[in-house]
Amino acid sequence: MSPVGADKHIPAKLVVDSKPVFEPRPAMELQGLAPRGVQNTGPSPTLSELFWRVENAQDEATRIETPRHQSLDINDTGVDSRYLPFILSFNNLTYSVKTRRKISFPACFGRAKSLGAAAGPIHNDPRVLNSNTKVLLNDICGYAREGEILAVLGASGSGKSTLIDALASRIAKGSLRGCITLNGEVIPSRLRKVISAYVMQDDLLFPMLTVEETLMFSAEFRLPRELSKSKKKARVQALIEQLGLTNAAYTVIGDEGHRGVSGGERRRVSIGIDIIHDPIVLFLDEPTSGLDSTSAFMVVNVLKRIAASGSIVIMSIHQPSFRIIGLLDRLLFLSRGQTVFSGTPDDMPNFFSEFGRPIPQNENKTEFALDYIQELEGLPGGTKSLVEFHKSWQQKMNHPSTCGYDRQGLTLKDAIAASISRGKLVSGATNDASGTSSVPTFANPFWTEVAVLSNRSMTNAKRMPELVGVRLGAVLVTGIILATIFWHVDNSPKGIQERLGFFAFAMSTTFYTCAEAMPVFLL
Ligand SMILES: Nc1ncnc2c1ncn2[C@@H]1O[C@H](COP(=O)(O)OP(=O)(O)OP(=O)(O)O)[C@@H](O)[C@H]1O
Repeated sequence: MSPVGADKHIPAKLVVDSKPVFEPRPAMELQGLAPRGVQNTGPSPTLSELFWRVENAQDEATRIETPRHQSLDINDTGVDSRYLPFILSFNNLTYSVKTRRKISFPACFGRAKSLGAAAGPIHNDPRVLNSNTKVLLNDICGYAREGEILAVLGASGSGKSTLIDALASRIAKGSLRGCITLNGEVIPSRLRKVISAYVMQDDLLFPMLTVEETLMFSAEFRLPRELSKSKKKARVQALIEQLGLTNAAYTVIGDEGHRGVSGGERRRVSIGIDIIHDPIVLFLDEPTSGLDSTSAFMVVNVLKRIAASGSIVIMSIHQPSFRIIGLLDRLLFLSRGQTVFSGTPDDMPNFFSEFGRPIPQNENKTEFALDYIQELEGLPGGTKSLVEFHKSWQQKMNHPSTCGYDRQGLTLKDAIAASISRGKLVSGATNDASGTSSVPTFANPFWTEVAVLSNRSMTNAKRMPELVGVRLGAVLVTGIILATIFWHVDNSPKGIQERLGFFAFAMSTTFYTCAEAMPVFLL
């Protein structure tokens, strides 16, 4: 097993059909994001490389030692020195849900009919198969490569989040049809969860923790406890630099009542806590929503950097700016759960002009496409013609799929193990003495997790004494009220009944108080 950051052997040309699967990473001009002492002239350093450098500076002796977290025993696979870039492919993804049948009464028939007529476009909606089945994703195909960003675009309600959830194994088992493969092999949803991370749309962070503390708690929670504290700290520092948060590292997150980091920085912290273990695949649901264009650009810039460190990044996005489009490698446009375009941003002008609707010069390509798709959705035929055209265009262009993927004799296990040897997937890997397949879902035992979560919650609470005071006051007042009701309970049968009532009352009050605090505790 090679040390983290060891030279990667990148094949000169790895070809999928007629297109190279992986091109050497271009040097990225990310001003202010490069770690100190790292020159920006060469290819962008990976997160593992950054980690390795920080680690080396601290402890030269550990340089050639293979860290424990880097060994993954998947049926005793040997780590291959060949480098195989990951390619995540999804084919014919179809997802439907049962909708509730509407109860209508004879007396309301007339009104129901008129409502149906007024609804108009609903009859256009190809998603509604019958009265109780709605197809949210319909035959979606595509792929995303390591080192690239795949952006899913579409109008509100087109199915972007549903697609991201489906790819990230976040929807009910059994209801999704089609296949999702990594390097041509079907990945079980459990393994997919282990090797990936999902960043939600909302920033659920503790307001009184600093950026560094937030990432450190995430490291304590997600990285194996065998990893020393100094290594976790080194990892957090490397991540802070990679996220471009060096200047905000010791600033609190903040909320409505406390000034803290900016919205863009907060979003990058949210991304950071989910990528602390350096996942192979990163899913993000609208990471730029609610941000101004500069902050949005910074966020996508960071994502580009994460992709360049050897990850696949798949995200949904609303109307990317001109500058952001320049960072996106592949686009997938959805309309009512169907694909209307998939390809590179450069493919778009050809695609739309061949369809008979050329994109005017100097117009934002994605804005044009989204407006045009919306226009079609309002017409009686909907986007059917565009969907059909896209299918024939894909065939004509002979766009690559994983069918022609040259795996160079490497299995997915080999590829994952090799990736871990380069420092990826810190939390998922352990040695299994039995030598059987072992990719644990959780990095730490339950009680370690509870201890970390409690520590985080208490650190936050200590810095909000007024909130703790109010909560304590509320509990005291409730206690006093209870005490006055059940004061001087005697030993008669009536008193015993009253004691039982007291316990039921006290237990339910405690339960509801805890249940209310639980989501905040776990976020
Ligand atoms: N469980 C469900 N039952 C019925 N319809 C659903 C269900 N989940 C999602 N939908 C519908 O599926 C469609 C796609 O939802 P989704 O959240 O994926 O859209 P989106 O493109 O991400 O939208 P937005 O950009 O507004 O977040 C919407 O019309 C939504 O109402």
